[in-house]
Amino acid sequence: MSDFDDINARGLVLVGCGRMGGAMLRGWLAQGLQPGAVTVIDPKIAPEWLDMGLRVNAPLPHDPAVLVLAVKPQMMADALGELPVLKDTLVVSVAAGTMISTFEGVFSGAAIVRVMPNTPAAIGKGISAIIGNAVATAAHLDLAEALMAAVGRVVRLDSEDQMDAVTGLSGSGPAYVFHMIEAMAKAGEAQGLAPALALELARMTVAGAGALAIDTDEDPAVLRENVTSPGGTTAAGLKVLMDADTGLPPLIARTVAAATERGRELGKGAK
Ligand SMILES: NC(=O)C1=CN([C@@H]2O[C@H](COP(=O)(O)OP(=O)(O)OC[C@H]3O[C@@H](n4cnc5c(N)ncnc54)[C@H](O)[C@@H]3O)[C@@H](O)[C@H]2O)C=CC1
Ligand SMILES: O=C(O)[C@@H]1CCC=N1
Repeated sequence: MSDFDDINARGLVLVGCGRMGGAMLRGWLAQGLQPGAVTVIDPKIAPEWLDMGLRVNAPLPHDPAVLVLAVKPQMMADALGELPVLKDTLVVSVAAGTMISTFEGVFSGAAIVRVMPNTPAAIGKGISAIIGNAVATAAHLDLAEALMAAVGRVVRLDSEDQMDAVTGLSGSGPAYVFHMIEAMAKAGEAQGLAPALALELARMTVAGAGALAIDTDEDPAVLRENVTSPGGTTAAGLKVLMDADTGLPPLIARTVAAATERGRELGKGAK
């Protein structure tokens, strides 16, 4: 990626290399980010990152191109307190809830881009939503978009207000889908299948359906109808799953609403 040229020259600082920070870093390294250009700050970094040529818990470069904040919102204040003043560095936060205004209070006058990625970024299949502060120029947003585009798709938001709902949908969403796999496998077991077989069938069904859903322009409703023979097995199953009162729609609505609300609480400083 050509945008990595500036980053490879000036450096990228990643604060927090856990599940999300690590997923993005894995994707960036696979896309041409030089390990030696990356300074990772994480007091509990996993051993797997130590022999990759990264600068781990080393002094920060004096003028890094990008500072990526990927610590828990509850740890953000501590992490921010340990950072020096940085000039001309684009600040990118992936933290749920934490508002742009929090970062503006620390990095006065800095361009700040808030991002909500998800962990499929580790294999280049993430989706990230981005929104910048008033200081962020088109070039800053392009840089943030390029960084996240290296690990998946990117959408731009109109307003920071949308970020909690994005978090509740696509940020947390992979967990919902993984649970769908777990639930389908359990359901297969309940119908007499061996656990390993049920898990393989459930995993590949979700993976295949997901791949089909993005490989075609067809609406998901049409793809669903393509599976559903009148009077057949799918129709019998969907009658349960699509029940307006007890089926998936109200359950998913409550799920996304709860996650969105938690994002709002985190934004107000809840622990
Ligand atoms: N895990 C996910 O699917 C997603 C997470 N996020 C956001 O990413 C952020 C990180 O979440 P996870 O990676 O899941 O958490 P995590 O707990 O896996 O990783 C956080 C990392 O930060 C490190 N850390 C703690 N205090 C630190 C400090 N003062 N300085 C430097 N590093 C410090 C920890 O040692 C840990 O490795 C959160 O703000 C979360 O909201 C956003 C989208 C998706
Ligand atoms: O659970 C969380 O708070 C983070 C944000 C989105 C996914 N994981």
